[in-house]
Amino acid sequence: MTKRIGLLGGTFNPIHNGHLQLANFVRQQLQLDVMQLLPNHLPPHKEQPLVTAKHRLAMTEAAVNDQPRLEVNAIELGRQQPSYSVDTLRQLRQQHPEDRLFFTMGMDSFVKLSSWYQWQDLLNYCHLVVCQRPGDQIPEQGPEALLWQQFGLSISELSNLPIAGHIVCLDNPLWPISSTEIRQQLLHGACASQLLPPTVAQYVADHQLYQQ
Ligand SMILES: Nc1ncnc2c1ncn2[C@@H]1O[C@H](COP(=O)(O)OP(=O)(O)OP(=O)(O)O)[C@@H](O)[C@H]1O
Ligand SMILES: O=C(O)c1ccc[n+]([C@@H]2O[C@H](COP(=O)([O-])O)[C@@H](O)[C@H]2O)c1
Repeated sequence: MTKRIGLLGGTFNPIHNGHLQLANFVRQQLQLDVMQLLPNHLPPHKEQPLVTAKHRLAMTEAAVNDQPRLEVNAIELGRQQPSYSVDTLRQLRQQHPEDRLFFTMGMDSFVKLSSWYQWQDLLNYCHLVVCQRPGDQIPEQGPEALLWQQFGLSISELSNLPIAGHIVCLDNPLWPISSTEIRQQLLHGACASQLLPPTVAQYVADHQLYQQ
């Protein structure tokens, strides 16, 4: 029996309620067997996080502890080069030759997709699932617009999908939460407990993360 596997890559610095809402929304809408969260080791396009990959992995594990069908996959943590998604997807495709893979991202990521390493190969390995995020919309021109025009599907067309090759854009409610805002709050002495899963808020407090 083939599976429908969701993948959510992130820096998770720290993981927040927006990530969990995104993961669960996509899991339900696409009727996934599982949604795997993939913390990266060396984010390709971000300043390197001050908080180690080990802490970011532990927070991600703490966050999904009580979440059915959400799992952590630490596949990127063993690689010493930048955590390019195409490398991860190539590896996952080898492990799951017949399963449908759904690599999930917010619109802020999709609008910059053409800056990703070997971005034109991504759809050879997976489908892309794009969720709305405050501040960004499907581009009207440029490489991402062309990609969407060529490979975009509506949710009603999802029943008989191949294992890879399409883009689905979901009409999710907006979750106005970011790790940047949470780091700012923690730096200024707040506990950000409204924005973090309780286990993550506890981990942050126990390890005194983001206080400087
Ligand atoms: N609130 C949100 N709504 C929709 N998508 C989100 C949200 N938060 C994160 N994502 C998506 O989850 C993925 C991983 O996000 P990431 O770990 O970089 O969190 P972030 O909140 O964007 O971090 P930062 O503020 O440090 O840039 C990205 O594809 C991002 O677009
Ligand atoms: O492959 C790339 O070039 C690439 C460029 C930017 C981001 N990514 C991946 O996209 C996911 C979200 O990235 P970020 O920077 O928003 O945390 C995460 O898994 C990153 O490793 C991948």
